[in-house]
Amino acid sequence: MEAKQISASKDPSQRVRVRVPAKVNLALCVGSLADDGYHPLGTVFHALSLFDEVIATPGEPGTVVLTMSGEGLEDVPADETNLAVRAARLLAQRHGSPDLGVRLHLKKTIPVAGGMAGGSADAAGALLACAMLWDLDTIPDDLHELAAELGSDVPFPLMGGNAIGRGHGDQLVPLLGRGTYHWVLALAHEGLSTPAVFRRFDEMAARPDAAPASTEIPCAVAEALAKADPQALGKALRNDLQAAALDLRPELAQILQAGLDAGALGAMVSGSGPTCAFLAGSESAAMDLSAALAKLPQVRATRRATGPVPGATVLG
Ligand SMILES: C[C@@](CO)(OP(=O)(O)O)[C@H](O)COP(=O)(O)OP(=O)(O)OC[C@H]1O[C@@H](n2ccc(N)nc2=O)[C@H](O)[C@@H]1O
Ligand SMILES: Nc1ncnc2c1ncn2[C@@H]1O[C@H](COP(=O)(O)OP(=O)(O)O)[C@@H](O)[C@H]1O
Repeated sequence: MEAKQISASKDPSQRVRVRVPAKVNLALCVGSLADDGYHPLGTVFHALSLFDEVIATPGEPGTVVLTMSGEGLEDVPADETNLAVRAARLLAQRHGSPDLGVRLHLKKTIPVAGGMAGGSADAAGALLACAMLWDLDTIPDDLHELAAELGSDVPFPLMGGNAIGRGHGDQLVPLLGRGTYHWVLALAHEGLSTPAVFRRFDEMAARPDAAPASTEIPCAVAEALAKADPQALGKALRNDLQAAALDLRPELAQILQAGLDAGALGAMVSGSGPTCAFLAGSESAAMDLSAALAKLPQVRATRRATGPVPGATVLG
């Protein structure tokens, strides 16, 4: 696309605030490692009411200055490798001009390295916030394309709701569903690296007794969403990365079992982990479940959330 001439405002009172959701994968079906170094996926994304905020204000030309607040920041890079900074740079380069500048503030609530796509949410939020701040001529497809370049999980937080993801998880189709679901998240003391979990998945898939890897999404998840049936959804949850995450972190199995014993309709590791996600039958069941899980020594903290919620949204 031709670069547009932009004279972005330097008025620091001008600011754009974007709220971006976390995700869980209701189904995460993982194929065999492909030549591009990625695993093909068939997944059902579900956006949760656990949000990061991205606040963009005008910056000096050509600069992206990042500040952050929230928990877990010691594990988040504050330099040019931060996904939100990379997103702002990529957007300026492809759809703006090198003169554009921005100050980005991330208010982080989504657990870092927790399998809930917090960094991806920040990148998605930065794309939308900067496109608005710089008044760029971008359409949603442009942002989606840049999002997929930044990471497999970055396009979904732009869309939100429920969606089927194929390819690396970046080829999205919205999935119609009914009902609001109550979730409890059990956060771990330490994050897990996504590439490390995929590597362990490969090692386990190479064992002679391993089931063949497949990206076929079982119908049960879409059927449960169509019927707004939390019981059926709880039974249908599936995560092919779970065995690898449990192999790396055996204590997660105890957390999952404790949640089921405390009445969860379903339990799974979220994405590549280590956050454990539990489906509850109602808001009050979620409160009870959260209280029970919070007592476990393996659990750093719990969060309650509902889903599905909309994707990246400009506030006020
Ligand atoms: C597993 C999932 C499920 O939604 O989420 P998380 O648990 O990380 O949130 C995603 O596929 C994670 O997406 P994301 O965290 O954006 O990963 P990327 O930055 O694209 O990839 C990081 C690395 O993970 C591995 N990777 C990622 C995606 C994929 N389909 N196959 C892979 O093998 C590759 O080694 C890649 O270099
Ligand atoms: N804005 C960001 N927020 C969180 N992590 C980030 C960010 N930018 C880069 N990262 C890196 O991405 C890694 C994965 O973090 P995150 O997206 O929170 O988890 P996950 O990939 O498990 O869903 C972190 O360990 C961190 O090094």
